[in-house]
Amino acid sequence: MVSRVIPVDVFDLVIFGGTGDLARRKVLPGLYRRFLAGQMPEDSRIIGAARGELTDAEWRAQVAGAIAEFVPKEKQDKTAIAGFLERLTYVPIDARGTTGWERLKELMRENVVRAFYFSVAPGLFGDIAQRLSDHGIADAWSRIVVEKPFGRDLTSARALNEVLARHFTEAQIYRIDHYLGKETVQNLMAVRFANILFEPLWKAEYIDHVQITVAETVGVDGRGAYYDKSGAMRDMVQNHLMQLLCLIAMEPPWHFDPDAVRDEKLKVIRALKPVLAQDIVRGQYAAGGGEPGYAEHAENSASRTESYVALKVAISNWRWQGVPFYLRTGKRLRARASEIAVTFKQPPHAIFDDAKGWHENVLVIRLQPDEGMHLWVMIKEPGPGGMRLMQVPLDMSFADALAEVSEDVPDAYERLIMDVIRGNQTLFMRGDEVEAAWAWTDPIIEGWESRDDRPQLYDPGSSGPEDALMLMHRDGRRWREIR
Ligand SMILES: NC(=O)C1=CN([C@@H]2O[C@H](COP(=O)(O)OP(=O)(O)OC[C@H]3O[C@@H](n4cnc5c(N)ncnc54)[C@H](OP(=O)(O)O)[C@@H]3O)[C@@H](O)[C@H]2O)C=CC1
Ligand SMILES: O=C1O[C@H](COP(=O)(O)O)[C@@H](O)[C@H](O)[C@H]1O
Repeated sequence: MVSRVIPVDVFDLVIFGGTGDLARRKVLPGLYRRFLAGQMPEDSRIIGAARGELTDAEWRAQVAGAIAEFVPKEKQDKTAIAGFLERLTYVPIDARGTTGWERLKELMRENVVRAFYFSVAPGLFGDIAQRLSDHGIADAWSRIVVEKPFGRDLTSARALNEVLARHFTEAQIYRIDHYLGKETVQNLMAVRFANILFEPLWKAEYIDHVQITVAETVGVDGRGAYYDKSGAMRDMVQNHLMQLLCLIAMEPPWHFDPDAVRDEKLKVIRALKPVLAQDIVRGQYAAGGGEPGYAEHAENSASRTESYVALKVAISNWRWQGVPFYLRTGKRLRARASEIAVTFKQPPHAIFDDAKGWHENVLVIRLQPDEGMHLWVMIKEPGPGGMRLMQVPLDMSFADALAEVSEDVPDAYERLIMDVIRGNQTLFMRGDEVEAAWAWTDPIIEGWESRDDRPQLYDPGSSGPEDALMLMHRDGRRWREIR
């Protein structure tokens, strides 16, 4: 077994919203797992900050509860948990008031990395940035981590970028998109840019179309208030699906370096054509299987917010001329399955008579749940049956490689937080990228609003609305099964 943990510098990480849902479910359990893996240097500290008047002991007890709930049992090591909890300090603080800021300042140490994680409602991002600056807490060593949603349209995203830029340089701002922290997403870049095999075929001449699917089985239970003002387009497409699209479509960056990668992603976003109304399908899950429908979850019976969206997207550049990218995402679907499927064109001339047995080559990049890559190729059906064709997958799943590594693969949040500490922005969105993504998304949403568009109802546990099937059928193509 090999340990591949890369050491990081000593750090102070302040989590604004340290008692909130995201901190409890993802950030703190993730940090514990990094501690367990030996990646948190001695003397590093985690400081929780929220309005609640808690003592250190009370916050530690809450964090212990979060670890018990959200870390797999086999990773719950009593000694390690005790050691981790000792690193935690809590400061009652009001992002909009004066409470707590002087105490936070006193706690800050010189010459260690300072990271401030804004795990609070987006309306507080500007207040926190302002107060960090006013109290002289943020110095050149400091970084801020900004959660999603980064605005709800171009205007608000611009305003937020401006507020943050008053106090921090772009090199200090880490805008999280947790999809970029997923293992397979990074593997996608390795497969594309560390092999000669794919690049010559990676263009309109050889690729028929690309499908990007992020299907969820969960509904919006408990998050209805946020989600109803957002919908799948803002919640998933503008950020996560857009990032996946960029990584598939971008030109090779000159180096695996934050700005080189982000420059190439930005070019893709700017090259996206406006989407026509007939190329978009919106859906909303109905009640079914004893579960309430979207409208009940959102506590808004008249809601027109989409919990599903499918669209056909085109990129206006040489490489992708005429290649459709079909994107879909939705809640309460048949299975939790996220994947990118790149379907190649037919060979120019068929020499085998078995036309029925023939299928296109497809590269499937599977993000979750069973991450890996499969390249579907044609072979001869084994046996004496003559020259019959069959499709088989070349399996590039990572299970074997992972078994060689002694510790678990960090989840997206763990990896991204450690990247913040290392000062590596490659997997974070730059301000201009986010704005360009909104500039493309805004007209789509404005179109729905101006037409008072109603999403089509779909059955929970299904593959989404009927019209989404038509989106591909009319082009003579089919969605891959969600499984
Ligand atoms: N939860 C999730 O799964 C995800 C969340 N996000 C984003 O993460 C952020 C946090 O979300 P989530 O954890 O769900 O939110 P919660 O409402 O669960 O938590 C909010 C946190 O902020 C604190 N807080 C609220 N007001 C103030 C204030 N004035 N000053 C200081 N602290 C304050 C709260 O504590 P107190 O009330 O005691 O002050 C609490 O700790 C949001 O931007 C959200 O969009 C992104 C992706 C997923
Ligand atoms: O950002 C979000 O992502 C989750 C899906 O993330 P995953 O890692 O579980 O695929 C989604 O449920 C949520 O609505 C959205 O805000």
